[in-house]
Amino acid sequence: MALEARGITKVFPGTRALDHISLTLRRGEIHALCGGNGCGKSTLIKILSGVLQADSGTVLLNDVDIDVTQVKPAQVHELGLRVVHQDLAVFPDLSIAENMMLGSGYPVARGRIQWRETRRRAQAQIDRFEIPARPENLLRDLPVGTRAQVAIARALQDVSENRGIVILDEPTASLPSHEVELLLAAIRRLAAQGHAILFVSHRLDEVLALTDRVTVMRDGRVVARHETAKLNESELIESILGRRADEIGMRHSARPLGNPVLQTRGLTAGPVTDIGLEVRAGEVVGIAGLLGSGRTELLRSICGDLPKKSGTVVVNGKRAEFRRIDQAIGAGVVMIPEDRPRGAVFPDLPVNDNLDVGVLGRYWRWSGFRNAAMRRDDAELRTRFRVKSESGSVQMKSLSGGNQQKVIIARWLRRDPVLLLLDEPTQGVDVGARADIYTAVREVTENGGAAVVVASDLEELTLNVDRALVLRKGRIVAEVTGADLNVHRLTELIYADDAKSGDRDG
Ligand SMILES: Nc1ncnc2c1ncn2[C@@H]1O[C@H](COP(=O)(O)OP(=O)(O)OP(=O)(O)O)[C@@H](O)[C@H]1O
Repeated sequence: MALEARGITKVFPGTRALDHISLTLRRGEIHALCGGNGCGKSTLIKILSGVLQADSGTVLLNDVDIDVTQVKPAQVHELGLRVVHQDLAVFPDLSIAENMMLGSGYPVARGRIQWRETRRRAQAQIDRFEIPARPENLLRDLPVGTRAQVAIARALQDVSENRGIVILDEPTASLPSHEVELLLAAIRRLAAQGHAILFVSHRLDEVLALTDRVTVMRDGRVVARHETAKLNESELIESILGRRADEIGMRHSARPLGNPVLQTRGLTAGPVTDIGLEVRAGEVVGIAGLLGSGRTELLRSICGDLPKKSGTVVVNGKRAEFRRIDQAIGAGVVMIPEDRPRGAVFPDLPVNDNLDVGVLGRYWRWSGFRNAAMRRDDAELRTRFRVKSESGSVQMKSLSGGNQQKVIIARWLRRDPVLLLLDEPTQGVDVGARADIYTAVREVTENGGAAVVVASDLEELTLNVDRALVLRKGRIVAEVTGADLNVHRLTELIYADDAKSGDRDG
């Protein structure tokens, strides 16, 4: 056994986050930890990694007994445990090479940092993990998916064979399928070398494809343990949600489409080149493409967050010359960004205040501010999106990652947008909430709105959009609908001339 945890319990004011959790991890095993948003996965990981102390319980790490009520990160690090958290903990203003060396220590000779050696070592990790970037690239200039790859490479760079206990907390949350495959292959190699891997993911296809065993948590308890080989997807979904899997179906448009809500002609901005796009009322259009293909920039250029070089954007028949994002919001065009911590969350404010951003004006009447009505609406939204929080007045940062994402989505959907631009909307979100989010998107489109969704998870895309466009090097190179709208076909199109050009990211 690499890890044996027994009876781990942790209570926060008002929440029993962990209630007698037991978990074992064998050498050479890839073990999935699954569960809905807020079930306690992150809390357990924090305790195992010594960042947070448990109230009670025991942990053996490589046969060494740890006092979980006093444990510190240095102690578990020493025993070979490594974690990559979903917030990545990379330094955005430093280069890849510097981020790597902050994990392992800089090479120094005669009191000086050896920059050439620093770059060489970073390049070796970049090659090993096939990261589409160079050692000198700053992390903030990279897409979130690439940052995740750097974080993983940094954590694993000094883990020696047969000793590591590696906890990967949603490592693939924003990676496109091609990158995911490479990463999963790397994880399999680590397990084959005798490391023990705890793989935490909401992507159930990866859990099924990669892992040997699955432990499922719900409301702070272990509710099931499975041998992955004997498990299918619906059993896993039911185990996680405690409700039937067939509630989570396909959501395609049932009605004929209406007038165009969004039209672009010759739209050129940043890497995005000559985009002609038409999205009609009632329609959800997906954008598929590799990291760096211009997916995010396309959304940003539509809502005025990225200056246009040329071309036109028309919303509901009117020329839209958005130069700032607030002008777009005023016209009912809402973009929900990929990078939640940077763009959309107020961590120290209450959950309700995070929901209320931008709608306060609605609650003013001649008689005064209708606080009770606003709070009622907040409560209704929290219920509808199944936001797991003790109340609306707790700080946003006390919510689990997935629940924060649900709050952001709810915030923007309550403004009745006409055009929704969603960048990786289900990052860190559990299988049930993913369905809730797309149902809410469908409500917008059924009411005459339209949506454009960027998602790396191609299965999610095919299940939820009516039509998908494939972006390569800033250009739309294909469109798929109907029977062609499947993962296999999209993958083919995304990588179509990749092998020939050898240029993955454009
Ligand atoms: N510092 C804290 N103070 C109060 N409550 C907390 C704190 N941290 C976590 N919680 C609560 O503990 C519960 C478990 O949260 P945790 O972050 O472990 O969930 P999770 O399973 O990792 O969810 P997700 O999949 O959304 O990341 C939640 O109800 C959360 O609101």
